[in-house]
Amino acid sequence: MHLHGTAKINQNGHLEIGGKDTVELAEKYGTPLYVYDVELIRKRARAFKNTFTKLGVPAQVAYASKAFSTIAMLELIKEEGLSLDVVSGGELYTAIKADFPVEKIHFHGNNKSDEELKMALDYKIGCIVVDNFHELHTLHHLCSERDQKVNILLRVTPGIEAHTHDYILTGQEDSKFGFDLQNGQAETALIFAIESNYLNVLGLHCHIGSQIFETIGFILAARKILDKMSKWQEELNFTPSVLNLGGGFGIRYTDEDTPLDPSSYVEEMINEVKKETERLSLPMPEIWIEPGRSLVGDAGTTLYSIGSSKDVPNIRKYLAVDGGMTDNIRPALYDAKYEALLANRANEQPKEKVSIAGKCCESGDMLIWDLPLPDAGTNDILAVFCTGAYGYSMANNYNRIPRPPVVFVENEHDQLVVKRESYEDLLRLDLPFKEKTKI
Ligand SMILES: Cc1ncc(COP(=O)(O)O)c(C=O)c1O
Ligand SMILES: N[C@@H](CCCC[NH3+])C(=O)O
Repeated sequence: MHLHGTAKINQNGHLEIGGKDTVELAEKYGTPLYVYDVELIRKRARAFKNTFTKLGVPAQVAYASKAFSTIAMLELIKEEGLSLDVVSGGELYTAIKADFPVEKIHFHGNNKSDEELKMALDYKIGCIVVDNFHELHTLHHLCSERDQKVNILLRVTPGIEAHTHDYILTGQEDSKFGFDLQNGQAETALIFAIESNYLNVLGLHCHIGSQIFETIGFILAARKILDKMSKWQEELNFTPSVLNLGGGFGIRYTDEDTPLDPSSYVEEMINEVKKETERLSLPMPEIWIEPGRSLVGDAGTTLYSIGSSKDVPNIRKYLAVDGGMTDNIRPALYDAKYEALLANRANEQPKEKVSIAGKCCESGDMLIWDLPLPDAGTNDILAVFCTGAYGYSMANNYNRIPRPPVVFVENEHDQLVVKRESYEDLLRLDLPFKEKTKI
């Protein structure tokens, strides 16, 4: 079993994270429960930042908060000196409430509403990553009404097919995101922005997908963009100061995954950009990246209690937990794979293979198929690893199941940072049906 970060098995045979016994955490806070290893998040954040510092390249590492956005998490990211990528008014609002330095906030999204753009302008955030012509023209118009200038990046689709799940591919030509680099859209957008008195183009952005293990996709994307930059330097006399190569750095969920460490991704990207800029006689741009999963993914563990079980003789044994696709939709959505163990019997050898079912009214609500476990049963605590990214942030209330709380652990301390949703919370926005509809 691969244990991440500070996770270890203690002398009681229990899983421990951040110096805290997870069986005690499950007793204290109940299950399901998301537990985050703060030390590991810090380690990942520093690995990204330090690599840029070591290479002497001006950079911004912006945490992609869609991976996991709560006030405490953004406070931690602020403490580590990172920038922040938000992708909706809600994520921006969370950042503001976390007192995140506005100049370090970058706003993404392929369909930002006028209200969201106005909110970004009101808060004077660091930059808006413009995705399409509608947004470009709207932003110009809104800025001219207010006589306000705004920093932008243009998001381009470089025409790269990264090797990952189809639903999380974003850099290919046939994508809903960004201005196409090859067919002239990006250039048209750039000319409009350069001519606008209100849009200050800092540079270009691309994001080729998520859970990527190879650097070749990033390298090809950088090459294609730098090639265009060189053309634009010559023809438009425009030299961008920023090249944002997005996020997408993969992590290890199971043995099938073969990620690089953060510094290797960064080093290879930088080497390529340095080489290409020299070849094309371009100034070295500031490099921005937007890791989400690789900062928090393996720092999160979900604790569940096992409840019922069902034997289908000669076929399969199901064990059901008190959560499922409501707190982790990734297996249902992407066929994502996870590793897990019994937190309360972590030193016992596996005896059988069981399949872990969620509690939702869906046959597809299965968390793990054929998981090797000791003879597990009711009241055992199952710890599912690597749920830190796109777990809580994609959680939902299907079947009116309340979302679990989040606890941060570090140096033998535990701290509740998101409370468990209550039944009252579920009904908070409901209104009674008072009158019959008049026809
Ligand atoms: C524009 C953008 N930046 C950054 C990310 C973060 O990706 P990841 O969590 O894979 O690092 C995403 C999500 O894929 C994204 O869409
Ligand atoms: N939500 C996805 C990643 C999508 C990233 C957003 N562009 C996942 O869980 O893997």
